[in-house]
Amino acid sequence: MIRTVLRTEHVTMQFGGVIAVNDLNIVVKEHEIIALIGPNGAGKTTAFNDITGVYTPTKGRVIYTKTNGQEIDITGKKPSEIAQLGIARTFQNIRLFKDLSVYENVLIAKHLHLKSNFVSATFRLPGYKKEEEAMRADVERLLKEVKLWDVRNEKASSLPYGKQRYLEIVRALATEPQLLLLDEPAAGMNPKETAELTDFIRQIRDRFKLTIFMIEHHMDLVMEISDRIYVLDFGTTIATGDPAAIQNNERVIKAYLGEDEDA
Ligand SMILES: Nc1ncnc2c1ncn2[C@@H]1O[C@H](COP(=O)(O)OP(=O)(O)OP(=O)(O)O)[C@@H](O)[C@H]1O
Repeated sequence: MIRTVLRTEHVTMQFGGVIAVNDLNIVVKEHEIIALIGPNGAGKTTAFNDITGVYTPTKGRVIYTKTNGQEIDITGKKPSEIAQLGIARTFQNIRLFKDLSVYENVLIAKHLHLKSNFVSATFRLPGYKKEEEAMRADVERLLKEVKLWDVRNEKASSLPYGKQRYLEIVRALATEPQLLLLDEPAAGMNPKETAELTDFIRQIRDRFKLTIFMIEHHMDLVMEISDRIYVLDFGTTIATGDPAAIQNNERVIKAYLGEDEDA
């Protein structure tokens, strides 16, 4: 049986009078690519924040299964603890160190993840050097695999927009996650960049044996790549299914048409 990597059980998030997420029950299995879609304000980012510890859900639980099969209730754990367990995420807005190089951006992500201690870093204590060399070798390998090695010395801010978005994903990969959460990875991309990103997501899923859960508005990408899709509208799950089922679902069509009419 295919292992469940993440599940939410009745996750609900209320902000004052607004129920941003209402009784969310999502199952993400090993090696799947799952998409969470829905009109603006449907509750997608709030759901991600509930899963990654930014928020503690008002109700419900988030259960994660480690690679060794151990289930852990991660509800309300700190974001850093959740990252340590093997869940990495990217954000809607790019969060790179703009003035640092591509290489440094990835190395820092790795450093932070491994919690390298600043004292030993400063004084170059025994043990530190080896650790540092191993980290640098890992970063080199990773940058070569994702074809960013040639631009390793460029400032992050000098990269074309699409490449900056890749770099965000690569920073997440540097933490060697089992589960990767992508919050609108194609935001602001043109159709060509979006098509390239579609291939890239598939490649990294296979190459790094990842499970991927993403929020995305670009329907071409979602429909081409997803094994399953969850659709939220006003916090409530209005449909679940494979891309063909979702495309033909009347409630989904109505939710999106409603958005167009309002726009
Ligand atoms: N910190 C907060 N405090 C109060 N209300 C919030 C907060 N975060 C989100 N909300 C509300 O919860 C609802 C869901 O917002 P959320 O950002 O999760 O939607 P979304 O589906 O990610 O939208 P988008 O596609 O525009 O990013 C909205 O009504 C929003 O105003």
